[in-house]
Amino acid sequence: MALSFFSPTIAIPIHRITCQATTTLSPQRVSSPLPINPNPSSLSCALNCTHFQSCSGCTQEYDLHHPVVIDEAIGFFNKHGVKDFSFDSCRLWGWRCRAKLAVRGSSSKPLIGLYEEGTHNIVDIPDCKAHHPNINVAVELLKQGLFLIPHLIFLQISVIIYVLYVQMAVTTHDTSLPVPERYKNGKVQVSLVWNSRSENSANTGKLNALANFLWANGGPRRKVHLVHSVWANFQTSSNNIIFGNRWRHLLGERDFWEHIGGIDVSLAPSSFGQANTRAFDSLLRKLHKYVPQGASVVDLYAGAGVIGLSLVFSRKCRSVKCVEVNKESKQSFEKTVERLPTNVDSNISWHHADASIEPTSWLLGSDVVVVDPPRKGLDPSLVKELRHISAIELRTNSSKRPETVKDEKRPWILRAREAAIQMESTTVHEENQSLPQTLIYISCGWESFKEDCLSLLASKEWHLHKAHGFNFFPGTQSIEILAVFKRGRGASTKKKKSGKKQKKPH
Ligand SMILES: C[S@@+](CC[C@H](N)C(=O)[O-])C[C@H]1O[C@@H](n2cnc3c(N)ncnc32)[C@H](O)[C@@H]1O
Repeated sequence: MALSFFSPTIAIPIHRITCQATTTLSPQRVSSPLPINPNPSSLSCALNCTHFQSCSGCTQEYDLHHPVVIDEAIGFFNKHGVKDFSFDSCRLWGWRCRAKLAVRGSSSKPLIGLYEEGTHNIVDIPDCKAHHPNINVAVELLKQGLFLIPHLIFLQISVIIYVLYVQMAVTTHDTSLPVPERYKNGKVQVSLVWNSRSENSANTGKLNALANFLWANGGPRRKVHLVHSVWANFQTSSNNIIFGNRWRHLLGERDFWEHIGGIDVSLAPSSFGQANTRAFDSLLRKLHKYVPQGASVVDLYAGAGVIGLSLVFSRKCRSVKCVEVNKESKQSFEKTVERLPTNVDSNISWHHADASIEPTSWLLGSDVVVVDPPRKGLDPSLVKELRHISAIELRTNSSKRPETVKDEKRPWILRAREAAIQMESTTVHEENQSLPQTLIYISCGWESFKEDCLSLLASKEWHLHKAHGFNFFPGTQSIEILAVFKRGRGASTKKKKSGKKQKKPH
């Protein structure tokens, strides 16, 4: 690879999306997965990536618009009463707006990419087709910086290594540009994971030199402004956890804004952010339709509260409660709230808490519960409560206002209250002690979703009302599911039951 010293080429490739479509699939239209001899239509939706097979990121080379798992999903939902499952194939290339990459190799030959499956070898992926094109340009720029400032990465095991990982996140929300220009001109927030305790460590000079290089060659003074900001994360642990607890903003804009689900959203580098910004926006717009106007919503596994706050705006929710275990997301939530339109009149709160501990305390008082758990699925204690929701409802209705509200002593509830952010509505609403009638499940883990879904259906407390798939990760085995459950057994189960009853007199 050619490395120039002071004037890196920052060309921004423009990708034409030729295979973007929203399709409604029926079981009759199931097509065969992964063709051995791909036909022309498969080729038009092919990955065409030079890193395929050596890189562990993508596993499907053809038919990116049709992930293999979709066929199974259609059959699954059809069997459980959803005949109109839809699948949005979304953007097929250049979709990844957030990437965490390992940095290894040597200063003269840096490698920035993913681990080879089952090893600690890094595969360099300069031409990744999944990345937003500007992530690849920023990776190239970083390599030039590493080349210029020696000993930042290791040559041999014995040499100290400073840069461990890099997170590249793209914001595509630049209001100074016309809307069609914004995506391809996305700017990159670069977070360097630095192998030292803090910014006071001895090697800070090198960190600053690298940050200054990125800013001087990718910042606002360049013809193409590529770098949004540079951050440092300090991580000295040698386990596989990428980020340490300490973050420092070094250069550029501190706040990172994106426009998702109809609102401006702030996302700090330490907070969870969806990798596929555009697909997430499509999912949210679909999700909004399943929430009644003025509803009370609890958003569990909420991150920075993007789902809940977008509902505050689009569905004029009476109240939205967000519950999240990562305290780093709190600040982003607060900033997003500050930018909500001034006419929003809702009780809004964010709680630093573990949704698996006493989940009923979060469900109480909401019409709709939204869950968006990590890949491993819902916590067993939450599934258990959802499976017994009628019994809990009976108990709640028969008892008066619980004493615990007055005299709370449970330490985890007190901690969650202390760390909470609360914005009160100007309208006084009667206290609501109801439990949700609608459960909206967003899943990035198909296997865990099936398990949770079957468990909920088996309880007869919930039935599947609608389901949609989104191509959040083209080229992989994963899809994102938006499933809407309603309380009770549902029309299809009831029909079968009434059919049996009619036969009884014979
Ligand atoms: C898939 S992310 C979804 C975040 C958010 N809904 C969004 O779309 O930006 C899952 C989130 O759940 C959080 N989480 C994981 N386990 C949790 C738990 N037991 N209680 C609360 N939050 C949890 C993670 O920190 C992460 O932010």
